[in-house]
Amino acid sequence: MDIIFYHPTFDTSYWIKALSEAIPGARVREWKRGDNEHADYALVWHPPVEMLQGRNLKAVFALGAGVDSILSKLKAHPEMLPEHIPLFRLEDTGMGQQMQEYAVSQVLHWFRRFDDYQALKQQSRWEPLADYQREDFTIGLLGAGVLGSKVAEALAPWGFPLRCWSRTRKAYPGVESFAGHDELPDFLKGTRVLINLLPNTAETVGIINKDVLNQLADGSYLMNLARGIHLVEADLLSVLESGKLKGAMLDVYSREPLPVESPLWAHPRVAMTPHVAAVTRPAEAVDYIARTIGLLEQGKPATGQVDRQRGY
Ligand SMILES: NC(=O)C1=CN([C@@H]2O[C@H](COP(=O)(O)OP(=O)(O)OC[C@H]3O[C@@H](n4cnc5c(N)ncnc54)[C@H](O)[C@@H]3O)[C@@H](O)[C@H]2O)C=CC1
Ligand SMILES: O=C(O)C(=O)CO
Repeated sequence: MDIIFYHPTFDTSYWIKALSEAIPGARVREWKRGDNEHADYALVWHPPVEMLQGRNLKAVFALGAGVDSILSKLKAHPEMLPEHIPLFRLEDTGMGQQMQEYAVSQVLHWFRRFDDYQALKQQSRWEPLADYQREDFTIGLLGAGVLGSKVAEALAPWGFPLRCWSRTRKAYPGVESFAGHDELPDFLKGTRVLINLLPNTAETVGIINKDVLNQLADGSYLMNLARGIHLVEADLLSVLESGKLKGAMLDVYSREPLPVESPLWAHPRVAMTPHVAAVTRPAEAVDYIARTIGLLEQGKPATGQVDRQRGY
């Protein structure tokens, strides 16, 4: 079995060694321009068109959870990957735990008013504040798939009311489920912390806008862990200014790296990380890919296949 690998920044030699060890009989090679030799599987991130085009592959694996960039490339170059060749993405593979760490630590930071105490410290003010109550701290997850459900699972023991919004209804224990466009207003009403874990699709672009943010509880918070394109950054700034929104924690941006002139950098109530909420963990990813290739080789069903029409 021949496997080609392309990632613009990963340590390719690590991946080639780990994949060769994990998949018995596999010949794994780094794909380089001009390589038109036979391949059964391709493992990719931001692949050049010529890497995939015209190959009779059994499957392609995206080396991340979000497939928006490869799907938009496929839209522009449909010849790159015919519809009958399945595209898989990474499901969790260690990203769930990273999202849990990120979300739980930030929710607790806001709940214990560390943002307010930090602001008071800047003014050398000793001022105990009223506690927030759990029942007033409803957490709403936009997107309740692999990562959203892991975040809900990690927040559950902390006793906050939990709800999620997704395309189809979910039955996660202790999580109130809202589904579809019609139920979005009810989901937003009373949500104090909005955590975004939606995929980037035609339906979700710009979904976190003024209209949505203004439907949240007063003094609410936003955590954007999915994609920058979900959030209208100018709307975020105006809703922060109005006082409706108390703070935001952003991991992803409309442009990455975020340009130095962005007003987000200097905003005192916007905290930021540089798209690191959850990164691909090589060992877990290799394990998942090896297992999935094993299933495909046996003609068995495997999870993680992207629905190209749905867009995620
Ligand atoms: N910031 C970071 O470091 C990372 C960000 N991500 C982002 O997180 C996203 C989510 O990942 P997973 O949980 O693995 O995806 P998933 O496909 O398992 O879950 C997606 C969820 O969104 C819901 N959804 C999709 N379209 C919808 C719509 N139009 N209306 C309502 N709900 C809708 C689905 O029903 C599902 O619950 C990825 O697509 C990626 O963009 C992923 C990994 C790291
Ligand atoms: O896997 C993804 O989609 C990511 O955003 C990784 O950072």
